[in-house]
Amino acid sequence: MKTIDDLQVAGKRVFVRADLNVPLDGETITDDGRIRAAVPTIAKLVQAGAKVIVASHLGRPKGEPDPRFSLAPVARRLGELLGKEVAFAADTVGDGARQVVDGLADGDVALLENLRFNAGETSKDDAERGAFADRLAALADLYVGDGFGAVHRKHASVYDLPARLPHAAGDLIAAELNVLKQLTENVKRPYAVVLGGAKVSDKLGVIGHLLEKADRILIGGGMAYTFLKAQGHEIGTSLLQEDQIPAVQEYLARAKERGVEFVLPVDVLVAPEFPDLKTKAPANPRAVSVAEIPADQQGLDIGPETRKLYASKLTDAATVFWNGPMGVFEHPDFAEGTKAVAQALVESPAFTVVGGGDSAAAVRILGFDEKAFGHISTGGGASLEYLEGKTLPGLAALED
Ligand SMILES: Nc1ncnc2c1ncn2[C@@H]1O[C@H](COP(=O)(O)OP(=O)(O)O)[C@@H](O)[C@H]1O
Ligand SMILES: O=C(OP(=O)(O)O)[C@H](O)COP(=O)(O)O
Repeated sequence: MKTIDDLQVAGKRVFVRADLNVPLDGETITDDGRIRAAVPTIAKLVQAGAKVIVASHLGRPKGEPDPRFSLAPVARRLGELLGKEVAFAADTVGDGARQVVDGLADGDVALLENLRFNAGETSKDDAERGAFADRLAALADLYVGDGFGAVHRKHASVYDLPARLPHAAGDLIAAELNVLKQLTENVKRPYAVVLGGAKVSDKLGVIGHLLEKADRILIGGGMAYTFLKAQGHEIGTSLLQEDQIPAVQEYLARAKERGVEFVLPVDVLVAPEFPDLKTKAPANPRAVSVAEIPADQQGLDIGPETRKLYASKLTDAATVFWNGPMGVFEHPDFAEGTKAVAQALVESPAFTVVGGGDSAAAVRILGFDEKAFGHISTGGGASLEYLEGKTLPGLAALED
């Protein structure tokens, strides 16, 4: 894989595919970690006299413009962090983008609007994705892939565009791979993996692989309820991936056979409704045993007994990989589970890696010092699929 140093970038239009998918509360960025992580590569290109065109997705809009997912607030924050103006293009490949790119002088930076405002970005149809990649390619001379959090996506800007332009990996991707490699070679045992979050269908699949690698798997967050249901518990209105129940039962059986310790919640915090993350109005949660989840309530965090159990399972591990918050940490009533896991990692002598946009944001928002962890990765799904040994489209596309 080439790096930026292998490219002649001075005077060239360089397209940087970053992952600036940050959590927003309206137009307020609640955690700018992914923007900060993108800065070194962009600053290096500025320094080298490139015309830098940054592009990213944000959230999951439906292939058309949606102001709730605009990258405009991100352009402002990126400008502050770089200490220079970032021209914001109000579209991705249209007149707005072309005008902004044409106006760039050497060392200038532009940010395009959300790539996912175009259906071609995420299309499963190769021709549709390719046509969008052709339009992106027309904007630039060179391509730098640096959006580690999105390298597991076979999307136009991640996979098809680098095939159309001379390309290299940015510094963030290089740094992420450097650390994650340590979890694929000679991992120190006991090796514990903690999985939670809400992207359940995306992430359940990696458990099959983790059963071959990890000594202990702890499940929390929205992921836990499909397991509890598979064990015969009623889960009320909690997040459920019904079609995955047979797969989950197979994982539980295989874990037993292989002697992998599978740890599931023994109690959870429930409430009648998903909490209001804007007003943060009290949600009046109740701690119940997993055998007693009421039919009209949903599980939104692990309970106090589970917090203690999970902490005890993490403190004597030698390596821990964690992706996915234990609860809806954005609301203070459901943040304690995520806090307890973060605290256990901070206190553990283990080599600890936290991965994922929301997991990394949670650690910082809840007030933990980033330096207390071995590594905080910008990618959740991406790091999980990397650890799984899968070929990641966005990395394969950067190979020579
Ligand atoms: N029990 C739950 N029910 C619904 N959502 C949950 C639950 N637990 C955690 N979440 C949500 O999961 C989201 C993060 O999930 P995900 O995107 O998979 O993590 P990451 O970005 O770290 O990879 C958070 O916004 C959090 O509110
Ligand atoms: O937030 C992301 O992934 P993550 O939640 O697994 O860390 C990436 O920006 C990818 O976003 P996507 O899962 O909508 O493709």
